[in-house]
Amino acid sequence: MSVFTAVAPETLARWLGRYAIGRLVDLQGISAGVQNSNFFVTTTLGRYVLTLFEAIPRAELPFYLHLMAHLARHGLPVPAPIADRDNEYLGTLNQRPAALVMRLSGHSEMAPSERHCERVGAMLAGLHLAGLSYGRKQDNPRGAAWRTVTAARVRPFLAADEQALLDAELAFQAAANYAQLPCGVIHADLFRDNVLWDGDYIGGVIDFYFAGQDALLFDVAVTFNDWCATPSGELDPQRAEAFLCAYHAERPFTDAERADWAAMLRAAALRFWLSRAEDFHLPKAGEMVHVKSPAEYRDILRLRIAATHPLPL
Ligand SMILES: Nc1ncnc2c1ncn2[C@@H]1O[C@H](COP(=O)(O)OP(=O)(O)O)[C@@H](O)[C@H]1O
Ligand SMILES: N[C@@H](CCOP(=O)(O)O)C(=O)O
Repeated sequence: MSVFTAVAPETLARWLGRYAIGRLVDLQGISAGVQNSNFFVTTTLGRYVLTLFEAIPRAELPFYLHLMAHLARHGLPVPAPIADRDNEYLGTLNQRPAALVMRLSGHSEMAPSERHCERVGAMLAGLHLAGLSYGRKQDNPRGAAWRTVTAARVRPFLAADEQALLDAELAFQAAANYAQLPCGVIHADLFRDNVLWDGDYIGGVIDFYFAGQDALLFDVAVTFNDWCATPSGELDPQRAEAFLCAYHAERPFTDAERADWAAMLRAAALRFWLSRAEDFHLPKAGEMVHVKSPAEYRDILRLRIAATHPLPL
């Protein structure tokens, strides 16, 4: 359940007076997502999504909202944020930072085909190319520093074999040198539930609240580990090839990226093992969070250590 902070229709109806999007018709809490409180808002003029930010510091929010506006301006199916009558994207509702964005059409596809993976690969490359001209900079909030801190927090809750896996992987990642990789703005969480399909087309790419500056290859690895895996975490060779070739056709991989691919798949798997383990073992007080399985990403890490699928030449 992702409504941590309730919003009464009368309160929202008054708050919407700050905008030029008509009067409130309907308000529905959204029972998906793990971070923020989200609502579908229908007004006399359109359909929107209201987000109350529960944990992200206010000062970091303009980066995400302006990024969404930038990508939408570049023709990508990203929800454009709505400016209020003072021309601001970010407001305050019920003591929380709050923003409205356009509601996009479509539904998540949780059993993707080769064709879906091909489109997602091309879309991710499009996001990376459009992001190169985005002027604001903010680090990936789940980068190397976060990994070290989070690993120390969750380690005591792990079984002995998991601790050994974690220690070995942290040492492996600490020794890796990713300095030669092309960097830019990455989505960093482009999982199946963050892409909305409108028939065969991507109608929406949502949830930019883990975005930041990092190696583009990290984003490729995060997306690949989710979209190209079977339910047991192994790679599906057809979907893997379709995804990577479609990305490569838009933004060709460099030799440095080819050299670091296997290590980056492991870094991406480690990131989600850690965040899920933290949500599982150290849930934040008062939150009614839908916790995703840490074991799934622990196993994906083990599988990526054992085998991978090469980047196209
Ligand atoms: N702009 C949007 N258009 C349509 N649906 C959206 C939009 N933003 C969010 N949603 C819906 O809300 C759900 C939760 O959003 P998400 O951003 O994943 O939440 P959280 O930030 O809490 O992780 C999504 O799975 C999707 O169904
Ligand atoms: N995609 C992450 C969790 C982030 O949740 P989201 O609902 O904000 O996408 C995972 O699978 O662990």
